[in-house]
Amino acid sequence: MRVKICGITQPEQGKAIAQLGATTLGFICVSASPRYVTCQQIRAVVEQLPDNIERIGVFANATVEEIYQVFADSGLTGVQLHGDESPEYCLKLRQVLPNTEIIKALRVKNSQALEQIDIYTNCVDTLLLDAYHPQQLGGTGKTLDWNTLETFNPQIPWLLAGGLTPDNILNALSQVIPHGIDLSSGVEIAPGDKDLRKVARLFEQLGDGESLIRNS
Ligand SMILES: O=C(O)c1ccccc1N[C@@H]1O[C@H](COP(=O)(O)O)[C@@H](O)[C@H]1O
Repeated sequence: MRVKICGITQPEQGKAIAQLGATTLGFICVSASPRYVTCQQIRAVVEQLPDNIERIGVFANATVEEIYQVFADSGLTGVQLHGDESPEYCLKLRQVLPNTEIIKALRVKNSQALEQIDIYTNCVDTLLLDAYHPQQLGGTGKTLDWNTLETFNPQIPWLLAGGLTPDNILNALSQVIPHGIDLSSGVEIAPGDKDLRKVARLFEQLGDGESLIRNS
């Protein structure tokens, strides 16, 4: 199973989290976030990582040009769009950044929001479901109602996000079958400061729950 740990700000923490078993690290490129990192900070983390670790930049309502500039300067391998980006915008970004994974995050307010998801399946590589929050775009620690996702089965791979922690991950994965998971505040001491003990416990839990994780 793909395991993305998001909101990395420190090189030693990025390296340690990759060693603990993360397949993917995420970097918040949204300036209003307390987890925001510059291209220089992303590069400092990336330099510590083995090549097989995926490196995703998280953006929200940025211009294609802004994303291109960060991408060129930082060693990212993919982009996560966490704002209100349209399918047309995603297609334009795909033209500008070919051979780059594009993940569209959808902040799910209710079950009707899931119906909107089909319009993205031809425009991006991966979907990510996060919880809706009226004031914040992400990193909120709020969980989705996993019950409503039991039959969620889009045509492209998808990641479950939103308030996941080492304590609730097996419960979530007993109800939902994503291709991967994404955690941020659930493995932190404070925004942007990851708790390596919590990350280690997450991987212990995932190891213990292997038989539960049907899609690994
Ligand atoms: O983490 C942030 O500060 C952030 C800011 C703007 C957009 C997205 C952000 N984080 C993303 O939120 C989800 C869920 O986070 P959590 O586990 O509930 O804390 C995750 O995909 C982050 O990439």
